[in-house]
Amino acid sequence: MTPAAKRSPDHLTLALPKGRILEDAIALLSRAGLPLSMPQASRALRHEFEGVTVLELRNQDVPVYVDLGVADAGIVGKDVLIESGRAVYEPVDLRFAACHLSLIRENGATGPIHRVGTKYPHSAREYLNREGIPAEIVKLSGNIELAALTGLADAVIDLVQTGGTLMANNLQEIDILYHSSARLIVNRAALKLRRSRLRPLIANLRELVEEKA
Ligand SMILES: Nc1ncnc2c1ncn2[C@@H]1O[C@H](COP(=O)(O)OP(=O)(O)OP(=O)(O)O)[C@@H](O)[C@H]1O
Ligand SMILES: O=P(O)(O)OC[C@H]1O[C@H](OP(=O)(O)OP(=O)(O)O)[C@H](O)[C@@H]1O
Repeated sequence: MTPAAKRSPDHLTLALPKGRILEDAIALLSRAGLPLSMPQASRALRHEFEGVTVLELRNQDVPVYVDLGVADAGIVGKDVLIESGRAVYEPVDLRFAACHLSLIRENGATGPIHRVGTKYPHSAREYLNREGIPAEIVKLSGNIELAALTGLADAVIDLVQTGGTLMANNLQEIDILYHSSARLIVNRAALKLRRSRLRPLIANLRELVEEKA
């Protein structure tokens, strides 16, 4: 039996990432009718609400929990979803956490790109192959732009939103790989099993994001 099948069809388990997405995700899901509130600062990782359990995860783990059916649905950035390669159902673009994944170099850098630093090795590989750039990829975990500033890499592939980080560090955006925003993702088996909970949630979220557009 899959993990999803063991739980009551009336109960929803949601995978949400801690970090910048959590607060907006909880607010939007509440407006869509779920009885959620922001988890209190504590070491608890699983939060129980009426008919809903929230699992608080790292971004990269949200598609894994949803794809494997431990969570019925989740919210995650499109960037993380693409990078995960997980073929989960993605019914709603929630439109917040908008940013783009870009190729970035120091201002004025023109030499060949031999090495690229990034938190997104799969997206980077796909892009570099497509562009015919035979560069080595170095997987990093944070403050990616430092790799270009220190000479660890000739370029980095990282997220840009306001451009403030680029400005503050004398960097320029060379190319955009893709645009990203937060998405609702749903486990395909759960969509059937928990239709009565998930269908209204999807419809309400669609309505809310359309309202704002
Ligand atoms: N500057 C930004 N502006 C808007 N959205 C962003 C920005 N940076 C990241 N995002 C989006 O928000 C998501 C979560 O970002 P967050 O900064 O919380 O992750 P993180 O702390 O880097 O991830 P982790 O530590 O789990 O690897 C990203 O996957 C992306 O979709
Ligand atoms: O264009 P901006 O508005 O400056 O936003 C872009 C920055 O935001 C993200 O970093 P974050 O603050 O999440 O830190 P991280 O590098 O540790 O992920 C991203 O990695 C960029 O560095």
